[in-house]
Amino acid sequence: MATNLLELDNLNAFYADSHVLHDVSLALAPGKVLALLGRNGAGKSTCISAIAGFVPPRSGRVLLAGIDLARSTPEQISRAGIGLVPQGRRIFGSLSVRENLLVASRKHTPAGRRCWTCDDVHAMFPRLRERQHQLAASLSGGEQQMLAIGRALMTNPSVLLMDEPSEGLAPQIVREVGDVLEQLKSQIAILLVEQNLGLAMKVADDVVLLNTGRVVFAGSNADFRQQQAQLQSHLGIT
Ligand SMILES: Nc1ncnc2c1ncn2[C@@H]1O[C@H](COP(=O)(O)OP(=O)(O)OP(=O)(O)O)[C@@H](O)[C@H]1O
Repeated sequence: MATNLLELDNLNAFYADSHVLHDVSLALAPGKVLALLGRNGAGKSTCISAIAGFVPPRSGRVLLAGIDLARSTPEQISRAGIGLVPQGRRIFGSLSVRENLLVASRKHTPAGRRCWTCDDVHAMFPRLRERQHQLAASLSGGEQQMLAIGRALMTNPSVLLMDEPSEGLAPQIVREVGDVLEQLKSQIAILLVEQNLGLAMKVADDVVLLNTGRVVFAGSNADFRQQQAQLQSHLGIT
């Protein structure tokens, strides 16, 4: 069995006194996509924020290749190899497409991690090459999503956290996002939060289902499909 690249070990996270993640554990192996599912408010985005260091966990471990990052800053976590594609894209609208990529670019990356250039991102997303001198704000929603993914890749991650990449996109663009995830997964491990169950199940190798901040299912894509009828009440998605 492949060694896990990212592991959450009994993670607990709070907003002030509000206990949102309860002993969340999960494991993501290299070259795999893990879909993190659950209804609105289940704690998926909090989980992503806890891994990325924006909501520091109060207890538990966030292990990247065996090193605990639970008490590291977002900058340290990014440099360690965890890239983030945030919910709502959060691209810099007043910068050009190319500038959005360059601000994320890393000069020094440890051996063993792929170093992404603008050309590499353009090869994956040819429309970003065509629009590289346009302001990012002028891109369509789908193009902005591609830019958000490209910007995260420019940090040379070994793990990509993606928070609802299909949100607000037309079905054709959602399919394109799915194709991109299929291409990326051979090179990188992906933790995917997704409300679009069709997309999640198309690309995911494994599934973790949260309900009120607790893991209620963890298993393979096939096991999830088999138990989906019983798990439906935890999903709240189509
Ligand atoms: N900044 C915050 N301050 C206080 N409570 C928050 C904050 N952000 C989220 N919460 C609460 O934490 C819980 C988990 O929210 P979270 O956004 O992680 O869920 P989610 O599964 O990502 O939901 P969605 O699919 O709607 O994005 C919810 O009860 C939410 O109201």
